[in-house]
Amino acid sequence: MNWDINRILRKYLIMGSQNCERVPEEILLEAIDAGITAFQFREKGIGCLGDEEKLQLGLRLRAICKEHHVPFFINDDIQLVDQLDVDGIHVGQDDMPADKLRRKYPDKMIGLSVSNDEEVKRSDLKSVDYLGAGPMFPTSSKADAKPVAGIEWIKRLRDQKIDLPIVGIGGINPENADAVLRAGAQGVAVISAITTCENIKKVVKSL
Ligand SMILES: Cc1ncc(COP(=O)(O)OP(=O)(O)O)c(N)n1
Ligand SMILES: Cc1ncsc1CCOP(=O)(O)O
Ligand SMILES: [Mg+2]
Repeated sequence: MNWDINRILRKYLIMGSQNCERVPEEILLEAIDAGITAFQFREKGIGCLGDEEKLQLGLRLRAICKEHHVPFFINDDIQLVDQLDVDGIHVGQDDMPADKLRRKYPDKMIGLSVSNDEEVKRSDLKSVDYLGAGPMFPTSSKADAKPVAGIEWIKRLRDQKIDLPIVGIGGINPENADAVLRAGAQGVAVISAITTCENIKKVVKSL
């Protein structure tokens, strides 16, 4: 499948069972129905599932994405790339290096997190398809999040003539998403704005 990376970054839902107070499959289906453009399976942190249950949930979420033609990314867990037949992989600075990942998976979309100049300098940007830039705002969904970089970080990446597609992440909600897009991002990636809201349709529409 040939995905349009600029388009799929527009409304990017990230989720694992630890983010959900109800059945994750239901939340994903509602979010797809409301118009999310990509999904990342991120089963990580306090309360996350063990290996076998993670695989089983991943398979169910993957099947939903396939049925609805929504691209499916795996976060960190390279060993699940083949088992879940993912469309893409998102890695951070402490995960498998992007150049190694690109050699191993020439046909997968690859996203890389960057939070500051130093990380950009040491990253092999030509091996990746997009950047996850953040945290844009304070977040309670990631215990080891880097210091808030703010929307200035996206402007800074654009000023450095980095022309990779960028998705902003961290504390994004319907009230502040527009500022992230106006700073130069192609889209917004969210966890809690969708997984903890009362009306997924309303939130996704207004992102
Ligand atoms: C789209 C997107 N951007 C950034 C991240 C964060 O990745 P990372 O820094 O590796 O942190 P973890 O998510 O692994 O805790 C992301 N997952 N997705
Ligand atoms: C995974 C991740 N990486 C940087 S911030 C973050 C968490 C984003 O979650 P939320 O949208 O709930 O702030
Ligand atoms: Mg990671």
